[in-house]
Amino acid sequence: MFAVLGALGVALQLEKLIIHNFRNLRQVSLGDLREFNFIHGINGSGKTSILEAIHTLALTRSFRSRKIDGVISYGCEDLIVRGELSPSPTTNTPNTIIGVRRPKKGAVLVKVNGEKLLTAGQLAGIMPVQVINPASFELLEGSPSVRRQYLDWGVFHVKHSGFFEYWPRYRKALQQRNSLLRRGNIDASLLAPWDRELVAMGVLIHEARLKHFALLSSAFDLIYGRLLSALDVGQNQEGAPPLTIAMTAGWKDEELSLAESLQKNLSSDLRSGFTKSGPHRADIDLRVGRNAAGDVLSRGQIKTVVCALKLAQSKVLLDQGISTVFLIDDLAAELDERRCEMVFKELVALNVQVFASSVRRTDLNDSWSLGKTLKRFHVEHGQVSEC
Ligand SMILES: Nc1ncnc2c1ncn2[C@@H]1O[C@H](COP(=O)(O)OP(=O)(O)OP(=O)(O)O)[C@@H](O)[C@H]1O
Repeated sequence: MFAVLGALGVALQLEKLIIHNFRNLRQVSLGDLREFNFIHGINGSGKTSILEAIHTLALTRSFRSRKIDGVISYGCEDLIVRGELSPSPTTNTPNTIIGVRRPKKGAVLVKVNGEKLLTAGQLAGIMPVQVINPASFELLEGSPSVRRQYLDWGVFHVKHSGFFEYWPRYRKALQQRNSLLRRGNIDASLLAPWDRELVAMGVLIHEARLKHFALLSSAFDLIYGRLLSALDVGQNQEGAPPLTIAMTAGWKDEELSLAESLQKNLSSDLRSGFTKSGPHRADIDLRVGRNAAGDVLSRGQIKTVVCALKLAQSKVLLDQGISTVFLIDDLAAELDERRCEMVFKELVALNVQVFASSVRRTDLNDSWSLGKTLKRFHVEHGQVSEC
């Protein structure tokens, strides 16, 4: 039941957060959290760690580090994050209590309403989180895998897309096919069953992505258009070609089916020892005219595109009744005040819960919460106080 709460369209909001031994946050308890939660403090005080702890509550891991050793407070053996999620007041659903314990050695322990989850993956649907931080530039500048991950985040959270089941089967078929390819001189009949599975699952994955991408790109166009139109003419750079967004399948799908592509590329796959076509090679192509957007846009402009992409995902989910929690780390470091204000205007419209950090209190303006409930926190040497 609990694993699909988010997907049932219940607007969840994190109400309480308790953190133990998370970087410099030895023992922190935050209650009565609001729709907008602004956190400020000097460098190294522990702001990002709070956002990382919320991410860990949602997905059992930090967005900054995959290795848990460095995240657990120095000299401690484990970290614990507990959170209480309340549904929107219009529903009668009781609160959901999540607990995540990550020891230095051994397996992660996740409990939802006191019940132990068998796999950490079961947690993923409960509290969808989007992160906007300095590493978000990777969405435009990084490898295709970053954009595939971004796209699949949305596909995964959309109800009944079946995506959850297709991927493990696809991955297994791909691994088997690649290990046969690496053997070199093999009988093509050995590949046939794996090709069949790869095609069957690959087509389903591609279709689910296409469906989601159609919604995502329309939401992106609207949000990005609004962000741009709010900026002055000079910043809009009249005469510059418009930004375009397109999804590529991972093979030449306008010319060939996936089965035909695998067939056609067999000798080249055999030479390289891996499968070069399929949804595992899909990408999102963002261009300004003929140029890759990351090559021509400024840092601030890239960050604006990134914000629009993340906001668009939440808009698509919101239309399906699924709410998102936004973790925003130091937006003001890259965006000017007007752009920050416009991003927050979009967040208000999306009905999401926001945790945003900044070095100076004045970097996050009270007026940006626009009628949403707001609470402010100050962090100093890992101690958090309301202010
Ligand atoms: N495993 C750990 N145990 C204890 N302290 C740690 C650990 N890992 C990092 N720290 C420290 O925790 C502090 C909090 O880091 P955090 O990234 O949250 O700061 P921040 O307030 O976001 O800073 P900035 O404004 O520079 O981004 C830092 O002083 C860091 O050195």
